[in-house]
Amino acid sequence: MKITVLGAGGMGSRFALMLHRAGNEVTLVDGWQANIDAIRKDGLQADFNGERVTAKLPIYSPAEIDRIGDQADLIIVFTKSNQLTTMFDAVRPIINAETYVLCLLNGIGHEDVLEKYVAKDHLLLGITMWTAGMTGPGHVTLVGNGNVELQNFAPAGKNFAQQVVQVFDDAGLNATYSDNVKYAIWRKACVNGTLNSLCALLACNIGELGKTHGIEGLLKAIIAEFAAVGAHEGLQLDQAEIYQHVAATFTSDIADHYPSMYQDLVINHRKTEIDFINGTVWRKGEQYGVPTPDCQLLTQLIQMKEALVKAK
Ligand SMILES: NC(=O)C1=CN([C@@H]2O[C@H](COP(=O)(O)OP(=O)(O)OC[C@H]3O[C@@H](n4cnc5c(N)ncnc54)[C@H](OP(=O)(O)O)[C@@H]3O)[C@@H](O)[C@H]2O)C=CC1
Ligand SMILES: CC(C)(CO)C(=O)C(=O)O
Repeated sequence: MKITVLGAGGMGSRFALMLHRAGNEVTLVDGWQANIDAIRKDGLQADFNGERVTAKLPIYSPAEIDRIGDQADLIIVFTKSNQLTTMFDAVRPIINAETYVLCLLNGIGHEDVLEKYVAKDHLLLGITMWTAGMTGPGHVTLVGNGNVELQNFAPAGKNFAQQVVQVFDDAGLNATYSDNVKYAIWRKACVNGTLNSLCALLACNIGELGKTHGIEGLLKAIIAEFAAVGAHEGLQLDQAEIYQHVAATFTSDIADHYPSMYQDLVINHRKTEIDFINGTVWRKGEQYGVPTPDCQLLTQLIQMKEALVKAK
């Protein structure tokens, strides 16, 4: 399949590399000049489960978009949530009536932005539990296992969504077709609304968070807020199952992972995705008259820390 990946950060690089190794034709688009320069010079370099891997992939900045030749069958978006609009404004020329767009970003509500650029029946949504971290321009560390769940946003996209599942599966990405991607997105948001915000604030990895005193009660309280707000949007989140899903990460092969929000806030002093996770639940809770004190506090603490580190 001909695939363009928007955002050659940790996750974009993981998917690009695995899809390239499986024989797909992959092109990257990224806005970080040092990253572009490094990938053009030495290829995309990965520490891939302990093995040093290099992939020579074409990469363009959003300003160079008219240099990309044939249109892709599939565009996978892996920018940060707050970069979506800027990226899609820039890449409009490579989206035509045939192009499908798949969004696997963490966070709730990205379809509201994407619908402005892509027809509903060419939009695919999903989640991933794969992990990644950038160790420098053009260099990523990829360890552990993960999965992908995805679904077409409108019924007409189903055949293509199933083809993408097959292509991802062939690349070892462990993909499944979801019958209810909205549920999957909220379930994943519960993972990020607990692990990402807490690990970023406590400056620890997932395994270390799991060993902290009182963590079980706190996770359950946060998940209960997601469930109470989700209920106003027609979702019946299974809180016990979601708690087990989150707690299972504490002793899984992603236990050593520092969540992406930690990477943003603590390492890179970049703005986090809090507004799209706990912040969205707080905002929607106010709208529906549902109290969300934990999500509010976590959002405010992350925002305060962003200001203290002058996050950009
Ligand atoms: N990392 C993870 O383990 C996981 C992440 N996700 C989700 O995937 C999406 C993408 O996240 P992720 O791959 O972690 O994002 P990254 O921070 O690794 O990369 C995203 C973009 O940020 C910019 N960037 C990254 N690092 C720097 C830097 N040091 N200096 C300047 N610019 C930089 C680049 O674009 P630009 O220059 O245009 O800003 C890059 O394309 C997010 O929604 C995230 O929540 C989901 C599952 C796991
Ligand atoms: C891997 C995981 C689930 C950790 O919270 C994630 O989504 C992230 O790092 O953003």
